[in-house]
Amino acid sequence: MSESGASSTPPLKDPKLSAMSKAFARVDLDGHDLPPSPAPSSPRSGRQYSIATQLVYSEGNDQYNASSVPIYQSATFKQTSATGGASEYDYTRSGNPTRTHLENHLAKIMRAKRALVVSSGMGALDVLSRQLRPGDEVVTGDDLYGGSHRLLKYLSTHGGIVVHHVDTTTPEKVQDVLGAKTAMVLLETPTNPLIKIVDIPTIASMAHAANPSCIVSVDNTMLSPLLQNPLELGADVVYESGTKYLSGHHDLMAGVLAVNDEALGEKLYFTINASGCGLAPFDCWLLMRGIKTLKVRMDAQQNNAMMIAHFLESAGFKVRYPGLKSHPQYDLFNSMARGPGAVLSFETGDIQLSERIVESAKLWAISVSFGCVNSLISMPCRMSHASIDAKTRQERGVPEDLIRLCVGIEDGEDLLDDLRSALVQAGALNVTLDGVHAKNATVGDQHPQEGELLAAKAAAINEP
Ligand SMILES: Cc1ncc(COP(=O)(O)O)c(C=O)c1O
Ligand SMILES: N[C@@H](CCSC[C@H](N)C(=O)O)C(=O)O
Repeated sequence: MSESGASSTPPLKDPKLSAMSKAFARVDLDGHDLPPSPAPSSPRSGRQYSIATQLVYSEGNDQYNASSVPIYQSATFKQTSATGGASEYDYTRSGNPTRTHLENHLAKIMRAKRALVVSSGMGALDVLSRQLRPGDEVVTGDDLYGGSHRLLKYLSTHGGIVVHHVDTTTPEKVQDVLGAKTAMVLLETPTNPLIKIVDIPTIASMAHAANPSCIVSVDNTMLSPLLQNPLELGADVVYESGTKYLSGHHDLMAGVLAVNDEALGEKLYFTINASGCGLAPFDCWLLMRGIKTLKVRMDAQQNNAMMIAHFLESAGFKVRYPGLKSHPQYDLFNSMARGPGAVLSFETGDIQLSERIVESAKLWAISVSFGCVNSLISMPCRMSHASIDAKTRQERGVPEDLIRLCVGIEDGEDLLDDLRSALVQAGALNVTLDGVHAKNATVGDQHPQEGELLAAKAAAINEP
């Protein structure tokens, strides 16, 4: 895995500068054209900061030089004259200094010209979908977060929008439904909950060829800007649930939208001001605080997730995780992302067995959502994706027994022991002298040495 963000220089227009930028990847030759930010992405000497630094480095124009952005908990701002004067703010629905600070910080780390923050991830998709008109067509995936599916379904039944759900992991299937009426392509990658990978650059260029004004949007919630920057892969809009990795502690709801097209940014802002869904000052402050630890959290979560994924696979479960070489789109994933994240899913072959596993775990909280510092376990068909009806889930191949794990920052061995105990207690593992094996093994032992090692540890731990 390369150092997060180290090579993500903004696109340069001049070919000479472009060649230079390849030679000096970390030098910000064009002075970067990102928006005015509470912290520039590069110091005056020109070397571009890596994302780890950008996440925490913030400057404000606070009169007392407060290190943490103040919370402007005020609905209104006094004007300097009856006509409004030159005041930047008048009313928090329209704008608030704490929100502006956060939005500028996010624009920088999302490699965008403008970022906007709203009250939830679904709020972000709602703002985006209000750019559509009756008769417009939307092309999206057949493995999609349940809430996104629900909103799109509502738009198709109440808003006259035609929604095509296709397998976006196969660009030819996307091509089949693209046309002049395609106003929006809405991609999620990795998909939730089947962890499938979508080729953003290929689909973005196909969509723009079919309709140059088509808005290609990517839900980047699973990876966060630390691991993937869809705007640099051809997307027009990237949106995320800030409730997840960006904030990291499940203590707030937030949604983020980011764009490079200023006109589109204005349209999104208009909708946010008109509908009143901008993020409240306290939540902006809390999200700003969470963002600063994104890298340390994600590094720890990924390390733990790799260990858990290897353990489950070596025990014989069918595991879906892009950090595993067995993932069918491992190379495609690594061509777009800088790390596999910390959400994985696996099958047990039996719904009741899955229920017993979920209920037997102790460290793993039974909870929807992901991206939090503590580890979560869930059954998507019963929980996060219950808003997709059972028939549709079946048509889309979402296994009812699927278990999703959202790996936290706890001690990896503790997490592994707790999961192993839950699997044994639920009757999902056979413990033999030569190790632990899934009762309904769905794959062969792909990492025998590691599997044996873990099995030996498991046997030792489970000895009375
Ligand atoms: C991939 C994905 N996108 C969007 C959302 C919506 O975010 P929020 O819950 O913040 O509204 C969620 C989860 O809720 C999600 O998993
Ligand atoms: N009851 C909620 C379920 C939220 S799921 C949250 C998250 N996206 C996940 O995938 O776990 C609803 O109806 O939206």
